[in-house]
Amino acid sequence: MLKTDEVCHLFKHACFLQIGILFVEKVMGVSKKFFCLPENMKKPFSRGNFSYVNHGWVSLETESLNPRCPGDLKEAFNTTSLRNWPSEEIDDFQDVHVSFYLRSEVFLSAHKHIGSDVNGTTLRTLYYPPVNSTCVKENQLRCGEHSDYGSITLVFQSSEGGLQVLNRAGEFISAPSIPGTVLINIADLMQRWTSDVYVSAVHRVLLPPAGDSSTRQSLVFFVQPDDEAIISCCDGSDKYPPVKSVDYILSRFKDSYGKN
Ligand SMILES: O=C(O)CCC(=O)C(=O)O
Ligand SMILES: [Fe+2]
Repeated sequence: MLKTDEVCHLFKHACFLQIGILFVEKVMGVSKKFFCLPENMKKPFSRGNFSYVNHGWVSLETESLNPRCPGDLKEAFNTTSLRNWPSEEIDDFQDVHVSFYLRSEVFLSAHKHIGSDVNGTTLRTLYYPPVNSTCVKENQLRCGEHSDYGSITLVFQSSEGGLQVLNRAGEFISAPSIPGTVLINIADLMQRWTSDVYVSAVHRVLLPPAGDSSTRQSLVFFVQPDDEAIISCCDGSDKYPPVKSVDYILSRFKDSYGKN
């Protein structure tokens, strides 16, 4: 796990990421080819068909990031294990995803087991297809209001808008895509570990305006502590009871994927 002063250093010097915009576009391009395949070709790669629980394709409306709302109007492919791939369908799918994952070197050196089956760090590519506003359910969004589960999340977005973040005044504000930048969010285990010194970012992705048939893509890198790490408040307080990283993350998956 990173120490608090190392985290501060990362936030102050955000140049630590050696990921260029062209590389982000390349991963999104390859991903889009996968998402545009017919349903029956994607199904064998579904999340749940692999030995590692979070790896694989998530179909439309399967996950409710806000468990109180209908399923999100998005598709995703989670890369958690570096071993299971739809590589025969899409040339390069495996190579570009693995090399993107491995670029986030600072995290790789800070977490002993990233990239193995005992660390849930996940690269997620998301595709938001056009929305038919006449079919949208009550309270349904492209991505329901939530905070992420692990320590830090990096978000790369395509140019279409929709992502919003809740500020300290309790208002959602837009977090537009700014070319060449990455959005860094604090996630829930980091908030617990720092006893609320760092607060996790509540966020959501809105529906496009009615009649707007644009698609949207994002690439999200969720950094998770190693599965067996016990997350307890680093100031010695008991603000949050100690929790094993894997138990916490699995309980959150149960809520968000629980309807299926
Ligand atoms: O697509 C985005 O910009 C955000 C996706 C997200 O928040 C998530 O998958 O947890
Ligand atoms: Fe999120």
